[in-house]
Amino acid sequence: MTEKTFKTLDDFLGTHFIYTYDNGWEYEWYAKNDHTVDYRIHGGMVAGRWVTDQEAHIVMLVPGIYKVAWTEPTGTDVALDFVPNDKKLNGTIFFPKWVEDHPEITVTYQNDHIDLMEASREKYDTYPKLVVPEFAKITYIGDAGQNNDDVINQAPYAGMTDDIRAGKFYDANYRHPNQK
Ligand SMILES: C=Cc1ccc(O)cc1
Repeated sequence: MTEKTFKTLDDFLGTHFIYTYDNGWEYEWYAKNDHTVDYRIHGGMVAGRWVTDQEAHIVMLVPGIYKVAWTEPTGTDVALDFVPNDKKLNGTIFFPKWVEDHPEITVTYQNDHIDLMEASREKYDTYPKLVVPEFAKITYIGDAGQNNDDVINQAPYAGMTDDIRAGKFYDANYRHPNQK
């Protein structure tokens, strides 16, 4: 776990986080570059889902406080406010009704199933949306560097976040053999 202090946007880009929302949902998220994010979901309604190269809007609001927002092929919208120096964030997820009704469709490596996500968002209901606004506690901060495809490169497994926190997952160069 890096103990760096976040001041600039550059301090945030390339950073890898694990956090647990107050509702118990555990997420892993990586600021890949100034317009791209990767993530893995370890606990909660869609545990097991993972995504790479999602386009996102990433800005610094004031020194050390960052806002990230994106819309997904599923129709899910996400807004995250990171306060990494206080090891916390606030996230709001806006799920279309179909994801609440059929979460299992989204529990996969989404990049291989974009067509299914887009077909499902047309086939099933959008409304009423499920809004999930939660604070989260950051349990891990790693300096992965930007555009590191090894950070999120395999499906989540039980115990993965413990392995990462214990320093057992990545090598000294923040690399991990692809096990997809
Ligand atoms: C739906 C994706 C998503 C990714 C990270 C996060 O903190 C919340 C939602």
